[in-house]
Amino acid sequence: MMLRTCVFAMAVGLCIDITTFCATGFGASIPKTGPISFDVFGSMLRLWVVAGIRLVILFGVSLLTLGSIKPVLKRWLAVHCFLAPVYETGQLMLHGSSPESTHGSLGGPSLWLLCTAAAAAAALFWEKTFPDSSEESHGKEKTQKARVLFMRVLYFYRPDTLLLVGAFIFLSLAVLCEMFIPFYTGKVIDILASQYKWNDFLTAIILMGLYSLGSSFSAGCRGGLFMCAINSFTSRMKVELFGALVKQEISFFETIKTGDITSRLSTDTTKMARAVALNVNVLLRTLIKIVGMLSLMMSLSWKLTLLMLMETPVTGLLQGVYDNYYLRLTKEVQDSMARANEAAGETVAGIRTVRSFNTERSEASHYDHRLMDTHTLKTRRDTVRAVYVLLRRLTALVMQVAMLYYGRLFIQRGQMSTGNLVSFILYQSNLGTNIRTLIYIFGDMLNSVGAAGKVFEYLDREPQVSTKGTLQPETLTGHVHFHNLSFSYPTRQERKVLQGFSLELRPGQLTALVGPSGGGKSTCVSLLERFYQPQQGEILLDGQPLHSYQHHYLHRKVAMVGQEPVLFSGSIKDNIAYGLADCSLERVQEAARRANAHSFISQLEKGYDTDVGERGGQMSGGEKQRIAIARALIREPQVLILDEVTSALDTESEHMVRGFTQICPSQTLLVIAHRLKTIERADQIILIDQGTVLEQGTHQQLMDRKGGYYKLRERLFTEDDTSH
Ligand SMILES: Nc1ncnc2c1ncn2[C@@H]1O[C@H](COP(=O)(O)OP(=O)(O)OP(=O)(O)O)[C@@H](O)[C@H]1O
Repeated sequence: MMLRTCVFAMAVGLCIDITTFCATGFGASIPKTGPISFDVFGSMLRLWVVAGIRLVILFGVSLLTLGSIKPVLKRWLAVHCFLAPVYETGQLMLHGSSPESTHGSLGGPSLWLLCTAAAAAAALFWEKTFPDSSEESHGKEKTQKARVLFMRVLYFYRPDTLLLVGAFIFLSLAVLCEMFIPFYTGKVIDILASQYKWNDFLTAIILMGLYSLGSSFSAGCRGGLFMCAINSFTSRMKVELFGALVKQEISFFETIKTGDITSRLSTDTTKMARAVALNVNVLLRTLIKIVGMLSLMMSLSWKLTLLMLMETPVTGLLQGVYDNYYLRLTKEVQDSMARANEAAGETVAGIRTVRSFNTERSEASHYDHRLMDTHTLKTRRDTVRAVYVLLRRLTALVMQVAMLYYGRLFIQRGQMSTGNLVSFILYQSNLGTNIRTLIYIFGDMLNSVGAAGKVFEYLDREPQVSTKGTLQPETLTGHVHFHNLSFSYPTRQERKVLQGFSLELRPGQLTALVGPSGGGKSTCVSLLERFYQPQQGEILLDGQPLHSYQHHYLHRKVAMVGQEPVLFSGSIKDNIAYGLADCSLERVQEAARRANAHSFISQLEKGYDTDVGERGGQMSGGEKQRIAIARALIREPQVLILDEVTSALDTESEHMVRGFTQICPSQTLLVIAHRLKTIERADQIILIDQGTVLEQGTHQQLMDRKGGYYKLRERLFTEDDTSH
């Protein structure tokens, strides 16, 4: 019932509209020939007024029937009502009268139908390209965010203000000079076409030369200054970002892929630098050019200028649609290339595993598949580009033909000279390019600002494990107390790794953590190193919470040798003295002696200057661990943690670990060991399983108890025996 009323009311509305349209004589009321007269203007005015009245009627009917008018309907009604007067006015302006051929044999109803169909097509096209609804508000938000980000990038450019100001001055000069070249080209043609005056010709040629020279010189200076600003901004940004990244807590690096971080550092910082310097450069240059050229073109022929401007919405729409598709496809291509590179990188990094499992062929075909994906995406992207170029060229061609047609008409009527037409056409082709650039640059700027958003996201991120403690007592005994800890890893919050965990580590004592794999031993160490923050309970160091200690102080006093010690490329000396400025060779050697590393280092050809290779690749597992122990000992820590350190050491070094109590008599020693033999003499042994302390005592006490420790030991010894 409701729908029927609506359809009926809309039909009535359209009937009223078509009647008004025909009654006012659209397409018949304007004199077809003759100069523009008062009558013509009167008729024009009537057409516009009638269009307004029709719009009000149609709006009224729509409101009454539908209750509210959707934006798409509003656009359609507006175009539907105003298309005819716009068309008539355009014709009038170009021809000075409404030529007979304008509507041909089209009568009132046919013209009305044509306008309706054209308006519907335009509204549909608009709706498809720039949809409204929820996306509209999202788009607004995005633009607003982009603006804020853009201002922040600009703010970071402060140190390069001088360079940028210089660049903008040269930019304006270059554009201004460039703009006058077509103007003087036209002038020269006019001089040549008329009665030739040598002086005029020479002046025009000299001026043209000067403008060309000025434009080239300024463009060169502008480019140089902009590049300087971009490079200095990028380096500054990279340093800041890197500083912010290394401050983040460990779980941050577990959740974010390394590729993401490196791409922020390398690609996004450069992109955001370009967002301001290059894009603003192009934007300003294009804007100045467009305004300048438009005013020069208006002075040459305002009618042709209006005609030419009709191309802009078409180009804009075309560019908008293309940018959307092209950017999306480009991103897909980049992702797919990253996947292919990742596959190649993984294979090369794990070449030993690949060789031993004989998977060279399957890895190659895996890489091939990834490359094929990239290839398909690239082909699609290039096809989109080809279609776009074709359409763009076609639009430009149509405009060029129209321009030449009307140009000839105006020259015949004496409304412009041949030189003017040449200048105009030179400007027109240039203007088209500039308008396209302007539209593209807006999109690109949003994109670059998007990259800035990602960089700022990391830059603003507050590490979840704070490093803002201030405590730095002169003396520290190293008494550690794990107090009722509960912890789960941020990446696996549902699984409790430690639960109600309490433990005391005393200075001058060796404490050993033992237990089945996955029990939570390394987790205790990670918490003591403040890699993570426990969800419940706290760790006290000399009675003070761990987080209240100053970051550098804490990591000097609590040193650790991890399960897989990481060395950095550089000499052995640099690795041992890692993080300590001005550390003498004697100190390094002393630490190496205590770590039982001196003898093997001395046997190396370059001694302490031997390069350890990337990630210590040129050292054996045991050598790496001894260097890592020396690196820890040189800091003279009060709490020393050795995580699984015995696993890669030879028997001699195992003795050294057992002798740690002599090397560090007053320090707190914490050892995680699988070879239970090495910790028999420990002052206390803690058996950990499923995140809780199961047993605690000396070796003898635990053996007498015949509990978990006893069984673990039995099992390990049986395994050892069977393996021999
Ligand atoms: N970074 C991490 N993110 C999520 N879960 C982790 C992480 N590190 C360890 N775990 C999990 O926490 C539990 C305890 O691990 P932990 O490394 O502390 O055990 P462990 O007793 O040291 O074992 P092992 O003797 O094999 O080294 C395991 O189940 C492990 O899978």
